[in-house]
Amino acid sequence: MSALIPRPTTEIAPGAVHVPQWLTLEQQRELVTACRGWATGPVPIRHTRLPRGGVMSVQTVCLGWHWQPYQYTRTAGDVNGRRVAAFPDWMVELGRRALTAAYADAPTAADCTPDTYTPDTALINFYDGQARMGMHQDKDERSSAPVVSLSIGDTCVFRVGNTETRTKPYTDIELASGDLFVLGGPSRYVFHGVPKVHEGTADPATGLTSGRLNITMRVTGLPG
Ligand SMILES: O=C(O)CCC(=O)C(=O)O
Ligand SMILES: [Fe+2]
Repeated sequence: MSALIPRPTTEIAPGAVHVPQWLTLEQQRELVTACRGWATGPVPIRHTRLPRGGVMSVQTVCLGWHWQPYQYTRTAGDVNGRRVAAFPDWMVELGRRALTAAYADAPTAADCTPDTYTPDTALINFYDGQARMGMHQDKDERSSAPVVSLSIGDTCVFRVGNTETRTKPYTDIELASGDLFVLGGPSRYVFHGVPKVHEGTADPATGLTSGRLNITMRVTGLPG
């Protein structure tokens, strides 16, 4: 996806907003560096185990709270038992700026205003060229505050569906490096997924020479 052709902010569905090229290259580089650090520990990045015995094709490391289907805990009982890294204050600020950007031109009831949005967990997903994410709802949180998603590296196909079924109707868009996507308001619980990563489309200047990094910030709604 050429960075020379600007893509406009688009509300894909009420509360589901795509802000292309929201992160600067410098911010993407800083996030890649931070994520590399978190990937090594205290809880190393791994393929999340699924209840039926399989593993997810993406690799995930969490901040603030550790996610596994279908719960958030402070410690990673399915990895090494250690407490996950703290959710940094600067990421709360980034989340607030993201909501301001996403909802500025498309005000939608999003169950929260940008200046009070306080995400307390992030799932950092790494996709190699073969990784995918099936259609799912983000519903392990006890809060309906928006989910803020940042993408770095390879471009992917992001499928935004409906709240009723994991099948059609859905809209496929491309998420490229630096793009922001927010799922909030009436779209907070839509099924969504990543059916394809376009391998080799990343700009190595982000520091990520292959694959795709996605960071989703969420409000767990769990007590401190
Ligand atoms: O990789 C993405 O863009 C989406 C990730 C996602 O849906 C999730 O982590 O729940
Ligand atoms: Fe999700």
